[in-house]
Amino acid sequence: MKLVKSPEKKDWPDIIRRPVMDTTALAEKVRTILNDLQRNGDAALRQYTRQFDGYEGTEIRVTPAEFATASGKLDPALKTAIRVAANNIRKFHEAQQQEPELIETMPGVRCWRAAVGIEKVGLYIPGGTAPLFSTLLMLGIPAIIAGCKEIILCSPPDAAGNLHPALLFAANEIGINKVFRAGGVQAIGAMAYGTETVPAVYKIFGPGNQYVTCAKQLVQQDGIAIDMPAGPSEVAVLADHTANAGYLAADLLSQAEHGADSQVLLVVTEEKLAQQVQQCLLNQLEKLPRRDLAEKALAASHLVVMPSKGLAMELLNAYAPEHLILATEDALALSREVVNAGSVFIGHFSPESVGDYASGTNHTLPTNGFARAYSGVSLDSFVKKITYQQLTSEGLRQIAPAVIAMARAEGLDAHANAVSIRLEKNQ
Ligand SMILES: NC(=O)c1ccc[n+]([C@@H]2O[C@H](COP(=O)([O-])OP(=O)(O)OC[C@H]3O[C@@H](n4cnc5c(N)ncnc54)[C@H](O)[C@@H]3O)[C@@H](O)[C@H]2O)c1
Ligand SMILES: N[C@H](CO)Cc1c[nH]c[nH+]1
Ligand SMILES: [Zn+2]
Repeated sequence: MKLVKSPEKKDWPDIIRRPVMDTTALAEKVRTILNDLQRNGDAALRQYTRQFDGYEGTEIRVTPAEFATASGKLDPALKTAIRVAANNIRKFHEAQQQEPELIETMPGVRCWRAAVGIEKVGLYIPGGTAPLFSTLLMLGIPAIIAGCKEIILCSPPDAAGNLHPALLFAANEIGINKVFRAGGVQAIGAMAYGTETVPAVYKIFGPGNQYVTCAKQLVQQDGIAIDMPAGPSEVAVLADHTANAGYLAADLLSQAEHGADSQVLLVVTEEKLAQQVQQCLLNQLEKLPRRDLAEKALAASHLVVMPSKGLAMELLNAYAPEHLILATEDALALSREVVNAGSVFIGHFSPESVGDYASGTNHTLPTNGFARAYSGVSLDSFVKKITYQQLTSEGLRQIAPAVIAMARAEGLDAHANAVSIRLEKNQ
């Protein structure tokens, strides 16, 4: 990590910049694959799955037999863990349900708003370098609670065409059976435009690498909704003299190991702590199977020594991290100063990994600074809020002067007539 001491504000943009690919070249490549998918459907899907995932077979949809054998391939402890996580995620998202509230804005003018599940949704579950079956719980459970009628799921297969048994087990546990062997841009294209095998959906969810994120952004131009740009993982940590250097290093590595394009940021108020964390990083890295990826991510990351917590919070809000850990003695109070972050982890016993898997909050979160304006996935992401109104004849009589006056002033007489014609009949 690059150590920076008391940076001036003019140097902050360098600290908070994410390591992104050349977006013009990326978008061109992604658009070519999407166009091919749109034109050639399953044939293109099979060709790119062969090219990028090494699967030579032709079977796109996962079969009932594959679901049936998945459970037997898993350690019982992992099945219990998946059920614990699913329960917590279900509880947290069920609590987001709201009963429609009826408001009488004027006597006889009743308005309300109700949530209706999006009919067709597509979930992308990353699987390039790690089979993220936890993401399936994070997306599938709120989709089911929301009442989405058609829920389909894509994830890249291994070279033998297999999806991880934990992914199939988790899908089966929560009741999703339309699962397709498709990854990357080709999966997003298949769900956006539909193929002979993969049905088209109205909204696509899920994190992924830069190809996936770019594809999601491009299909939006064709009218397909997306949850948000949830790209390479990131975590920012603020630590003071009460923090434990070993815990901090572990937290940083937990996100750095996602991929070479992940990024972490540590902001400390004590220089001594910065040195201790660097030593802990070296020690812990040695034992990590994904050391190479983590080292690359750390090389593009910063460790900043700040003279005050106030300035540290200003820098962190400017960074707008996907995850923010507050490892300070006054963490709860500081959390109230957070204005830009996807999800916040408060105190020394709230590692970011608990949110990734099992605390109940959603781990599909905005990256790359999008937390300035976007929220993470929630139950709301899977519903549309439809507004309703019902007027009595008395209600219409009450509201008529306002509507007629405004319509005439806008020069829209037909609008005014739609009200006045009813008043005439009622008199
Ligand atoms: N923000 C979030 O909420 C969140 C949550 C979980 C994971 N993530 C991120 O998701 C990402 C998962 O990435 P991944 O790569 O492991 O899996 P992935 O499933 O996102 O991507 C794998 C696919 O990428 C495509 N691909 C790979 N190289 C390509 C190339 N050169 N050209 C075109 N396509 C190519 C292939 O089609 C492959 O199937 C990580 O960056 C992780 O940090 C983010
Ligand atoms: N940290 C990722 C979100 O950025 C989610 C995840 C899944 N598995 C492990 N972590
Ligand atoms: Zn993670």
